[in-house]
Amino acid sequence: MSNEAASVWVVDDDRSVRFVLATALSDAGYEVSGFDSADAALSALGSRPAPQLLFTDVRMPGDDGLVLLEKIKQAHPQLPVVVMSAYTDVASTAGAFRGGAHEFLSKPFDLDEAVGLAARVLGERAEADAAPPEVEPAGDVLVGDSPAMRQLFRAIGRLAQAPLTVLITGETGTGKELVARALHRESPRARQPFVALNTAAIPAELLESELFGHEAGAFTGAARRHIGRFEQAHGGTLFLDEIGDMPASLQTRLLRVLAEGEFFRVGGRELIRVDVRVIAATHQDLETLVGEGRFRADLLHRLDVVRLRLPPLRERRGDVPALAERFLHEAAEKFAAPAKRFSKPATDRLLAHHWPGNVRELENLCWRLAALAPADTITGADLDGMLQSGGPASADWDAVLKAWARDQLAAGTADLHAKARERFDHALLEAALEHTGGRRTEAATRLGLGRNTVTRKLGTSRRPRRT
Ligand SMILES: Nc1ncnc2c1ncn2[C@@H]1O[C@H](COP(=O)(O)OP(=O)(O)OP(=O)(O)O)[C@@H](O)[C@H]1O
Repeated sequence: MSNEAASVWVVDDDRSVRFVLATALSDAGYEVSGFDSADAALSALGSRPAPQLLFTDVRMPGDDGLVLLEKIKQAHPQLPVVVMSAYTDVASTAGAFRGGAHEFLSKPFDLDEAVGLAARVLGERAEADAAPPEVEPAGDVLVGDSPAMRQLFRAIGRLAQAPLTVLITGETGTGKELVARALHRESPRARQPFVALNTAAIPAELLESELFGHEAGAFTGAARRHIGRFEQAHGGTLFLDEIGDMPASLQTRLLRVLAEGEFFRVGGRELIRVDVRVIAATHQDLETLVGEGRFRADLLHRLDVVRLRLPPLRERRGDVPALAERFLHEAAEKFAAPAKRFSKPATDRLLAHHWPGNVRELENLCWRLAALAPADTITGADLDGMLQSGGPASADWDAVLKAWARDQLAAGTADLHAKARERFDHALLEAALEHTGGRRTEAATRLGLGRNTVTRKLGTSRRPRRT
């Protein structure tokens, strides 16, 4: 098609993948050759000019794609290699990047995405002289197969290589700390310390010395020298959680330390130099805090070199079953018992839930169920009263109600409407009484009910939780 069609090789033992990818790429104007094994591609490399781009699968009989990548990088360090795999966990992605992959394409992929990627890589060729990255092996596993999480894993794999400051945003419990740990574990700093500090959890007056340390006698109660988190993290990574809660005076100090890489301990005269990669996290909207004058704009810019957004769990509900299964397995291991499983109706309820507490809420729920659910299969009824609601979450209560109704219908429950009403009244009353500190008259007023009605309902709503 074009005068000087770039040559692209596709290595995959799966004929159909090879065929569709090769067809899409040649339709896009590239000259494509397909190979069914690493060996076949390597021997072709010995006898033909190298291509401008190579796609390879990971799992193949004989040498796998990562071995192929390694061999190619020795002989043709400049040849960009796109690694394709259905294994999109952090370890595999980072493994590919560590081996020098130019890009990671998770399978199944969209053909347009693959062709777009080829165009981008070939377009970038001239500038693509970046040094091959090196990192340490992975540890913690981040579960997730949703598009948002796959994208995040790729970003982690890529970002881990560079000592850039990263700002991780996301609601509470979405896994921000886990991501920070993954960035550290996949980085060349992996053997150095990972030090975490939750800014919100430490009283403001202690925070400075917690961060930067203090000398003996620096203030009342400072009997001995204390080495701060910055120094503890020397050579490694410092994770500053809830950065939005940092007091103004410390923001100024932190900004200076980030700019200069050196500081004094509180009450100290010795200038301390540190090499620390800072990863900050927040569940707050820092731009809003800046607008309100509660967060320094210049500090935000310094922290926000790269931003990773962790989507709330309700935006990646497809990840719920795998996460739940993982947590039930962990709990089972801990309790030395067989892992429990969710019934279909229970899974449906989990899928319908709004997850205001995100992954942490799911994790806690699974541990409670592992301990409390009576049988190996967790039923929809086992979840009664266990799924917390709150905030905008309550908008989803009708989905939960529907799932409950389906369960009950499937279980052959009679008089469903009455039972649902009873639970409905009960929930409203409980919330109102909680809200008013147990004052019935006020609770009744708030609900728009008469006091007698409330008393009556209280009588009927004291019932066992299971219907
Ligand atoms: N993708 C995931 N795979 C497996 N476990 C996860 C995942 N995301 C979160 N978790 C688990 O959920 C819990 C909460 O995660 P984490 O502490 O990282 O959240 P966070 O966003 O830092 O929360 P906070 O803002 O409240 O500090 C942890 O126990 C973590 O191990």
